[in-house]
Amino acid sequence: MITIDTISKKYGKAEVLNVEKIDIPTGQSFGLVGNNGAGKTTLFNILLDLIRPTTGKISNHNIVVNESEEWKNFTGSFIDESFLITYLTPEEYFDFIGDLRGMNKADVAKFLSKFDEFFNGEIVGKKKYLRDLSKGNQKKAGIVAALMGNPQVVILDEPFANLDPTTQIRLKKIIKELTENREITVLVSSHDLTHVTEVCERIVVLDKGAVVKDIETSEATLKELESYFAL
Ligand SMILES: Nc1ncnc2c1ncn2[C@@H]1O[C@H](COP(=O)(O)OP(=O)(O)OP(=O)(O)O)[C@@H](O)[C@H]1O
Repeated sequence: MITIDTISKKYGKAEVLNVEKIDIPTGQSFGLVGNNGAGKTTLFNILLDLIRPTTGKISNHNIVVNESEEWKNFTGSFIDESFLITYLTPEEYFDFIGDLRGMNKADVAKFLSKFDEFFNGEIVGKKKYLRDLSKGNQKKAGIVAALMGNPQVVILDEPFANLDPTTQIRLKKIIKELTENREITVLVSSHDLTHVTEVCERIVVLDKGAVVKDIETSEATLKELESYFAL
């Protein structure tokens, strides 16, 4: 369970986030949508203790994220390319993250083999540094690294952005497989309403930092969101 409790974030006088309460049960696939600047990345950054909230606290499996690092052992995330070590090749990076996650090189190789289709021959074995990969291919590497070591919580900020259509479809499959046994909690933000409604059982809409909708996904959700954002 992830508990977001009276979280707010101010920069100077500008309040960019103000969320009263969101409980995300273990195993839920949770989608966060909202226009540019709505506060999605800010919320994920607070959840990952990358920025401190002005008020409130977030707990991840009963661990207050800015009081202990324990949650890092079971949480995988990819927010942006700053998560990559760009002077490494993808193979070196995966070995490094794998090592942090208690995986040896053979474990890492076995794990990566499941992503051959997702990588589409563009990530491993190319003798390129991460910094020389395209934006989309960097994202693929970051997403896969976030899944290493069987995380119980996975947080992905705009994972579909910059990916080609084939890879977006493959990523949806990966996310659905992750969540099908309802043990892994997956949080995804997206501007793509079709993808997010397809992979998430719950959608929260942020507007100017506040929750304006909290929807259990149904067949009507995509239309509801489209009409909301069309206004
Ligand atoms: N370091 C900062 N200083 C001042 N304002 C900031 C800072 N970081 C973020 N903001 C502001 O906080 C607000 C929320 O930004 P955030 O990146 O969380 O939005 P978002 O919903 O992820 O947007 P997008 O869809 O464009 O990625 C924006 O108005 C942004 O300008």
